[in-house]
Parts: sequence; structure tokens; C-alpha cells
Amino acid sequence: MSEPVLEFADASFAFGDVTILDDASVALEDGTFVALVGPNGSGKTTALELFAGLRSLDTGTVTRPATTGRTVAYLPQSPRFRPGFTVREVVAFYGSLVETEVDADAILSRVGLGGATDRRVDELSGGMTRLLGLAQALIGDPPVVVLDEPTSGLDPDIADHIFEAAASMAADGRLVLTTSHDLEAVSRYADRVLLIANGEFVLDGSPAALVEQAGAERLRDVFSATVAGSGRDAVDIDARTEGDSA
Ligand SMILES: Nc1ncnc2c1ncn2[C@@H]1O[C@H](COP(=O)(O)OP(=O)(O)OP(=O)(O)O)[C@@H](O)[C@H]1O
Repeated sequence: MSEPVLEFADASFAFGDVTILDDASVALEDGTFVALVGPNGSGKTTALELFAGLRSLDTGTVTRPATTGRTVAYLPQSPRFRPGFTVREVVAFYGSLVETEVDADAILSRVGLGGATDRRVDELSGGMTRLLGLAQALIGDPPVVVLDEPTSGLDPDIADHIFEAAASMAADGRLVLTTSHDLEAVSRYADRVLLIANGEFVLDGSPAALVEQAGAERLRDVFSATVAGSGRDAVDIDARTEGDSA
């Protein structure tokens, strides 16, 4: 049975007068692939950093798994690896930092890099670099994996591959939490969608349930209607459109 492994309780955080979380509470369970969506500037990356422990809440609490070893793996939007090393060497290096035995080749095969183990990391494409980031996230078998926009800038096939890999990491029992603007892929792969706007999780449910509840056709439509209804203040689209057409 699924259990909460990551939780915000009455969580608040702001950058000066920019509110990211305003007394927000949410509990995320293991074995679930959760997509955190929201408009640009709504605070997705910051929320991930708060979940992962890279930042601290102003008030409220965040609860993470009470396990020994690596508890939360965090993959930033643009992962960087030290040039000059091969893919296998990078995984072996990170593997040497955890207590459990790490089979670098097995992890690399798992994410689809089995054919690239001897490639130098500075010679990888953007997509392969993301896959290496996913491999790094699996090292030490953390119960929570947090991914920040893992498919931005990638072709649809690699993006699908990354979503599939993330969904299968969740199916193995982990909580996988990702941000994404790709609502079509989110609809297909995520078990649960959280929409953050104005410091709150304004939508929370499975993609199918959210679409059905709204009487909409696609998650994209639910997103637009909810963001418009929440008084979008992060990016002024109308102003941008006027400027573009001038
Ligand atoms: N280090 C920082 N100092 C001050 N303000 C910040 C900092 N980092 C982010 N912000 C502000 O916090 C808000 C949320 O930023 P964040 O990057 O979390 O949003 P996001 O939802 O991930 O955006 P995007 O979808 O564009 O990646 C934005 O208004 C941003 O300008």
C-alpha cells in the first residue's frame, strides 16, 4: 500500500515579496509518478528544491523518508558532469560515494545508455546527458527521485523515453516527482498532477480525473482555465503579445 514519503505541512516560502508557497500542505506517496505543473515563474523549481532539502521553508514543515543512505535524488534542469570522464566512470564515481554496491552497467542499461558506457561525458548530446542524470539519480536506490524539467529541449522520442523511465522508476516503488510543461506527456505518464499557482496547489488529481471533473477534453485545457482563474501574475502574456506585434 502507498504511504506518504514526502510531505509539506502548512509550508510557506517567499523570495522577498515573491510568494512561492503560502501555507500549503500536500502529501506524496511512494510508488507514484507525480507531475508538478504550473505557469512559468509559479515556483515549481523552488518547490522541488524545498522538497529536496536544497532550500529551507520559512515556516511549516517538510517531511522526507526516514531511511539511512540517500533519501532524495535531485536532477537539476541542466545536469553537468565533469569533462574528461566516461559515462561508466561517472556512475562508478558517484557509486563509490554510497554504501550500497552499484552496478554501473546495469544502471546505465536501465536508462538506455547501455551502448554509450565508454563515451566521454563532454561528447554526449543533451538527451544523453539527461539520461546520465537519470542514471545518477538511481545510484544508492533513493526512495524519492526529484526531476526538474527533465525533457525540456529534447526531441519527442527521447522525451517519451525519459517519461517512460521515470514512470518505471515509480512503478518500482519510488516516489518520482517531476516538473514539466509537456502536458501531453504528463497526461500519458503521470499518476498524479499537482498544479501550483499563487503559492497553492490549486489542482491535485490523476490526469483523467482532472480532465473529467473539469468537463474538458485535455489536461492542457484544464491548465489554461485554472491558471486564468487563479489570476496569473507571473508572466503577462497580453503585454508580451502586444509587444511582439508592435
Ligand atoms: N534565487 C532567487 N532569488 C529571488 N527570486 C527568485 C530566485 N529564484 C527564483 N526566484 C523567483 O521565484 C519565482 C519562482 O521561480 P521558479 O524558478 O521556482 O519558477 P518555475 O515555476 O520553476 O518557473 P519556470 O516554469 O519558468 O521554470 C519567480 O518569480 C522567480 O523570479
